[in-house]
Amino acid sequence: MYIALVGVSGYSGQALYQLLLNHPGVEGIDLYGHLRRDTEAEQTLDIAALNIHTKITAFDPATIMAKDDVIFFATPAGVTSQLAKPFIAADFPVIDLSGDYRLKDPASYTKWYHKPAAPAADLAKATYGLAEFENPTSHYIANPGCYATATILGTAPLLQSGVIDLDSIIVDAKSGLSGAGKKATDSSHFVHINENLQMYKLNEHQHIPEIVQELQKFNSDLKAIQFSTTLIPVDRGIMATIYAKATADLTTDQVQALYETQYQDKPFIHVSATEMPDLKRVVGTNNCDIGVSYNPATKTVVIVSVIDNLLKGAAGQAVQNFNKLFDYPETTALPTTTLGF
Ligand SMILES: NC(=O)C1=CN([C@@H]2O[C@H](COP(=O)(O)OP(=O)(O)OC[C@H]3O[C@@H](n4cnc5c(N)ncnc54)[C@H](OP(=O)(O)O)[C@@H]3O)[C@@H](O)[C@H]2O)C=CC1
Ligand SMILES: CC(=O)N[C@@H](CCC(=O)OP(=O)(O)O)C(=O)O
Repeated sequence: MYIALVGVSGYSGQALYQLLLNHPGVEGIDLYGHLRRDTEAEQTLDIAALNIHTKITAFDPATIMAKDDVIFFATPAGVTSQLAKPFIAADFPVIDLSGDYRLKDPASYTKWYHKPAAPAADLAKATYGLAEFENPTSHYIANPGCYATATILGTAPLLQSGVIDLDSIIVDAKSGLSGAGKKATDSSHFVHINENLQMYKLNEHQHIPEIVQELQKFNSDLKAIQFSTTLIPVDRGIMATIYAKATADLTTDQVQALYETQYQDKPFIHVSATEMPDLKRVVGTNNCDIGVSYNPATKTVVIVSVIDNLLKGAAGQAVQNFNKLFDYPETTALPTTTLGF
């Protein structure tokens, strides 16, 4: 298959390019982007550390639809919906890493992303691509957000089994800096990030409505969650620590059994009750490792869900969705082992 990729000069675009280069079903990858000089027809992208020295050509939907079989957008929210329109109109396969088509309600998108939303009719054509739970039902895959992936995978079994008080869910999520993309800001300055922790977007994070929308598929009575995000001084990795009150007495073994049953056929999900996962177990992989525990003294279930934000949280899950959309084995070209330290 021939792939079009927009956004290869960004963090998740680079991760995606590397995965696709090793995919046995991929015959060629055409890179498209916005060129910095209008007078040039193409630019060369040189990323020495990744041994990427290749051409980026100007984004042109007609060329892409004639030459390629599917397009991946690793472009910012607000940009993607502008670029994607002709592909949606033509029902051309799209895998979109941005948040532009995840929320079904345009008013909710505008409220949380502070940008104009895509038309509701286009939003309705997108399949939310949390690969462990959804099979593609359309040609437009809205790849989930990184925090949303860790949180939904960590919470869904509790909602499905009805063992927790729906009003009691608290998620304390932490992310490495690559989650914010490559653009430097005052808050991403080394002096600010190094040896520091910084909570941000408290009660205003754009993944809150995405998480609630998707968790309502497991229990439609869920109204809200308490969700907070903290920047931590690591390159990549997300840890979501989830707390919820049990409605009746439980044991850690019972909670573990819920998760093991839910994820028994899911190759990227690993459940443990004896050891809480840390970031280094998943960085460099498409895995989501989940630690489960129950505290009878406070009747609180504690779940720890960790992913690599650039892989399971972005490019890896995008390839997982590509595999599902085009009937390759789900694990094709996706790493499952860490560097091991
Ligand atoms: N980083 C992460 O962990 C995750 C990111 N995402 C989402 O994936 C998308 C990409 O994120 P990330 O890689 O972090 O972002 P980066 O900021 O690192 O990269 C953005 C990319 O988009 C390109 N771009 C920007 N504007 C345009 C445009 N108008 N036309 C064409 N290309 C454009 C940039 O090109 P140029 O270099 O030329 O400016 C760059 O290649 C975002 O929507 C993000 O929310 C989702 C989950 C996790
Ligand atoms: C560390 C950091 O800043 N992370 C970003 C996640 C970006 C992202 O994944 O954005 P969408 O999923 O909404 O496209 C943030 O919290 O906004």
